[in-house]
Amino acid sequence: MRTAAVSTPCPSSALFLHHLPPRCSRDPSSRTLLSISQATVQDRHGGQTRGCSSLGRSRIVSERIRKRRSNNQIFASIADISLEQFIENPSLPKGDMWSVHKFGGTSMGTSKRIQSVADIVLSDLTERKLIVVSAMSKVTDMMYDLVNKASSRDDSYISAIDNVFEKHKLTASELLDGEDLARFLVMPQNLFQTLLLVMENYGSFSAMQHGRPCSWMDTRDVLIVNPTSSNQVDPDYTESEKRLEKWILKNPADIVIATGFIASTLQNIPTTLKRDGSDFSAAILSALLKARQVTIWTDVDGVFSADPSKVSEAVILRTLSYQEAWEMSYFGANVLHPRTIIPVMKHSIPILIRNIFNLSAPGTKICQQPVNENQDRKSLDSVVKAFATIDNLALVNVEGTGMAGIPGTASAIFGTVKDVGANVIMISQKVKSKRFLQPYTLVDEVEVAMVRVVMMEMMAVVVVDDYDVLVVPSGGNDSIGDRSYSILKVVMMENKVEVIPKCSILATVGHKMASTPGVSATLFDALAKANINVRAIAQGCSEYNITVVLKQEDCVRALRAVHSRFYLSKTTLAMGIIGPGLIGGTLLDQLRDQAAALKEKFNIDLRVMGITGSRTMILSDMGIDLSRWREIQKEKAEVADLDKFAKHVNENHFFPNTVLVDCTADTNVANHYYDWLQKGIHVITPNKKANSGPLDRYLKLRTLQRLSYTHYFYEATVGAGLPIISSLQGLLETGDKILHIEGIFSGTLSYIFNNFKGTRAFSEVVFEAKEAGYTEPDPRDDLSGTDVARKVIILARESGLKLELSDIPVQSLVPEPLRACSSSDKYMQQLPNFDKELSEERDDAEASGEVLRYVGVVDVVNEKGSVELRRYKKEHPFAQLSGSDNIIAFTTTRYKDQPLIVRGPGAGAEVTAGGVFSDILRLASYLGAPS
Ligand SMILES: NC(=O)C1=CN([C@@H]2O[C@H](COP(=O)(O)OP(=O)(O)OC[C@H]3O[C@@H](n4cnc5c(N)ncnc54)[C@H](O)[C@@H]3O)[C@@H](O)[C@H]2O)C=CC1
Ligand SMILES: N[C@@H](CC=O)C(=O)O
Ligand code: NA
Repeated sequence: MRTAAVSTPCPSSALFLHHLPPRCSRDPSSRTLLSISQATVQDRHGGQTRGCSSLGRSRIVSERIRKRRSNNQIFASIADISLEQFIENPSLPKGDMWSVHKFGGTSMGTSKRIQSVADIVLSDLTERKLIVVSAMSKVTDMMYDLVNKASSRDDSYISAIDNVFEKHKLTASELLDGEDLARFLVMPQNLFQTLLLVMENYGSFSAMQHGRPCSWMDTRDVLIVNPTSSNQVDPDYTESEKRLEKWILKNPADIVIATGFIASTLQNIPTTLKRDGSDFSAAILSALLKARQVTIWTDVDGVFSADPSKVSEAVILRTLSYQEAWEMSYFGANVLHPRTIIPVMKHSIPILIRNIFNLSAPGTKICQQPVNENQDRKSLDSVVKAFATIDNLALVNVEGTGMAGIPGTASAIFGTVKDVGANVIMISQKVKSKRFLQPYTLVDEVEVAMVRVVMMEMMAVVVVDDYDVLVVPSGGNDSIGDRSYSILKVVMMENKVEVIPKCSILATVGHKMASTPGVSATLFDALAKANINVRAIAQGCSEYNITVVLKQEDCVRALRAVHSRFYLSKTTLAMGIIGPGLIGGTLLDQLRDQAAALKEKFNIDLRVMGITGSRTMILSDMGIDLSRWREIQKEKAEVADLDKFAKHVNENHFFPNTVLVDCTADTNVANHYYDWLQKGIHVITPNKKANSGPLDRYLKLRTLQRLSYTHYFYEATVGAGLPIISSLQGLLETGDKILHIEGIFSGTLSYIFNNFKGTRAFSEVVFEAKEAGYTEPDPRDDLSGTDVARKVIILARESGLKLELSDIPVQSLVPEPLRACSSSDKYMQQLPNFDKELSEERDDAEASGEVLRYVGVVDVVNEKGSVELRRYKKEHPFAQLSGSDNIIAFTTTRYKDQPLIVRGPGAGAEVTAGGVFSDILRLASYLGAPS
């Protein structure tokens, strides 16, 4: 593999030319021409540096190049066909159509990559190709650096030139050998002679190139541009077309290698197309040739639906319309420079973005009418294509009565913004009433920050009191620059100015958005559900985008929320599990077993980002491997810290929605719910402590839950997985009135009395219930009736009663002497000593054909509740239970004669964890998952 690379050291500060001449394959008979050429002419000091006009020199060089090239001219079979004929004559073989390919610096980074480019170019010779190439990667920066050095008379530019030369020499030695390399290496370190030699090489390599004619195009000969006021250039298409046609007539070839980035003015003064100009070169040349297609070869598989460094699930888009690509670029996505799209769009030439390192990827096609790649998906995700963000913005809000009806307000605002050199990215104006006008102006904060330097504390908080302006400096320094004051005054007049720094824009792009109902509703719903506050909104005039302004700290989360909602139709949920005991552990195992099916069937992506017990915790950035969570807990646990845990799960991940699942019985954990909900973290729990705790705290929590978009679900607090809470809520929400709730609410006590028969001892059955996992962490909570009382309170409050736990009279089954027991173990040990009392009561009931049942009652009509041991006839439904069954009877205005009864196992690991899991899925569906 051989390629020559030539750098052209320049004694003048102003002229730089960088050339990579042809690559020759190992087989000298099948040499390929690939040149990389880039020239920049910059002369900040009137063109005169060290005694020679750089512009003059370049013109001389150009002349010499032309002469040399025409000597070596190789004419192809199509020599006599003009450009117009190529384009217009349909009888010409398809192979006479041009396709344009642009290879960037990364593709030219090493000799190996240059070889790959050659292979790609030669892999398909069915059509004519114009290959636009950039400088080798980093060379443009090296060039800029040495130009800057030279123009500031810093002699180190000479060694900088050497570096450029060395870089190319090294590449050449890897690609060339024999005579070619020798010729390259002896090239004198003189720009002009070097260039001539390079040109000679081009000619000779062209001749040998696969039997296909190949020419090298110095685009300064054909691309003519006019400078614009904004330090950009506008292509002169008429003149360029004339010159290109002439050029092609003189240089007929199937493959043309063209320099990216450079052009000339109408006066033949070399210039550049500015940064990223090689893409622009390819676009202009495609338009001039009316090419079939232009391919931009790069190092990614195509255009992503969102920045993949922020959204791990971003996908490559198969197609984009020109408008979509333009909007994406405008809003900061690294797609193409917007100006690249304009020339090709005019002629409907598709742009293909492809990965030179992954030829199997089809890439992204940017074209007029994108084929509908989502035909099988009827949802909004095909309407919304992609998302882009811009950070470091300041939202300047100007508001006041003085603006209405007074001409020139907007002009004063924009004039001021222009004066400070800030770039306006978005504006929005709202007429509040006839007398109020409220334009928002979003400016680039980086630029404003620069202004701040000039204007001192301009960016501090601005407080307005009637007509007076008070600037409160942000940095503690209260000096106000005169200029800042006067500029502010211009804007202020009678208006109020507020600067909100650290903002970001999130743009949602899609060309069918304007014609599809529900897009903005879905967008804002996704943002609301991720608890994101929107500061300002604008819809692009093109209707291809909806733009929202948010706090910068919310931006990534917002991006993930909308991306997952629209594009992937996937509901992603970051979870933190607190208390991996019996229920928490079982839940983790159920999640492990069900996660894949949820993802596949329902598009729900659940990730456990942390698990914390009371002493240790484990955290993960992308989700804990649930097949090994117990081992990981042993190996990698750190000291538990609930605040750190909540922060990690909520902030340090790629998911927009967070839920904390409290599987403890701890009051302290429950006391955090309010704070979590306020932060937008959803809470799910089987822990009864919050809902049965102090009434004022409970009411505050439920009010917050109702007012916010955050959810708080607690189905498993009563009857474990049985639908008790949801049934009650359903009755109430549909207008039914609850009169009475009565039931066996304790799985433990149900089990005990279902099995406390014949001669069995009470303590023995209690032990079994504990072993079966029905009891509370401390079984005394069950036997004291407290657990049932909590459930009664939860249902009473749900029914609208304002009761405290202490309002419920409770009959305890804990023998008086054991109530002060220091631990549950001691209690269990001593329990057999007190079996006698309950055995007698049971025997007495049995003798009357009755059974003992521990029952809770909510008397809604009389606003009270009770918990007690009652006797029921053996035929009564409460006497028919088995295992840990709960039974709950709702008597309501609709279910008056026959109560609504829910019955089934009301305790135990699987059913309780299942109830918690089902709340998690309910949350996912509230967040947008398909139901
Ligand atoms: N077991 C059952 O059948 C049912 C249980 N529940 C409720 O489920 C919750 C859990 O019960 P179980 O799993 O049976 O209890 P458990 O005792 O097996 O598990 C509780 C876990 O929470 C941990 N923990 C305690 N305080 C903590 C803290 N501050 N931070 C982090 N972790 C802490 C403990 O170390 C333990 O691992 C309780 O609130 C219970 O009332 C609800 C319905 C049925
Ligand atoms: N210990 C409780 C568990 C459910 O809340 C019970 O026995 O019902
Ligand atoms: Na339940």
